[in-house]
Amino acid sequence: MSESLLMASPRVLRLGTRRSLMATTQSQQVADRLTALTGRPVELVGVTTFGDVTKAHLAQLGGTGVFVSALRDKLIEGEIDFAVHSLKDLPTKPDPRVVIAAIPTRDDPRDALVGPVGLAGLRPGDKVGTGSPRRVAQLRALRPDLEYVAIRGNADTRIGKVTSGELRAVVLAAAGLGRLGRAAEISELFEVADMLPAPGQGALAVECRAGDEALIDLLSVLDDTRTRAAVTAEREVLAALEAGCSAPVGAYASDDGHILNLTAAVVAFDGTRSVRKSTAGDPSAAMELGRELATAMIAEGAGTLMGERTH
Ligand SMILES: NCc1[nH]cc(CCC(=O)O)c1CC(=O)O
Repeated sequence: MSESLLMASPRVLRLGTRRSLMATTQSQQVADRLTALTGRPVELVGVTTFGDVTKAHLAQLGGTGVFVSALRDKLIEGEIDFAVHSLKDLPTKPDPRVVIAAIPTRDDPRDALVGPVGLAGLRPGDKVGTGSPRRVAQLRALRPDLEYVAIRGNADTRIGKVTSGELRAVVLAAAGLGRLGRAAEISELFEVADMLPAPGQGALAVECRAGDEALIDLLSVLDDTRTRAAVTAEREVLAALEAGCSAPVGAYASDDGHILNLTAAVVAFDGTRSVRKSTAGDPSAAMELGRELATAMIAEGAGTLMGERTH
């Protein structure tokens, strides 16, 4: 091989991203970290997804997978080399064409209230915006006297409804607010004991083509073993419950390097009843822990609570 080939600078990796501020921010963070750790240059490639252009409510679209499929299509077409997704937006059903090469260390998994006061400071009848049945159900359990309003749109749009006075407060993921530089507007962080986050909330998934071994190997430097174990358990609960992203299912796991603790809940839409269970075990058995917990929840009526299920 000639000297010039050996010396040639490595090809710039193309990181496909949705065009939203949150997506480009988290993609840029991953790009910068990969370059810092490996020396490989990375360029962001903006991709418009159906979920970004449609005005329909997400729950009517059959899930947040709409954000994911356009990026996967670009991967398969070879237009991009890898993509960064919010893990909680990834369908639990694996896509054999791609692999999750890395799950970086998770940001704050908690849900957050944005408004003038914390939850206890809100007045009966105050309007609180959230698009998530999981959040509404758990909020109703904490404050049945508030009015919950379905909203969608990016964080800017949602927070704008508080600023304009249309809503008194909105509930969003703390991680997203942090990535947008808006953490200062949080008036309350919900402890996971009071409000179980969505499975995978606060974590990212770095995805590339299955079989792209050199890139899978390169991206693995971004992986955090404990985060991967925790979110694997959380997502397995969701998968085993056969629930989608719009189901009122919360799950949170933490792995201290020795023990994985997992709690999950299915909450009735009106917040009055729930099936909530916890388990703990070896982090290497994350998937089994999640599956067993889901089975135990189904035995206690989780399927009925979710609606039509009769397992
Ligand atoms: N479904 C939209 C979405 N996907 C990921 C996040 C936040 C960041 C994260 O959870 O990683 C959000 C916004 C929100 O729930 O407030």
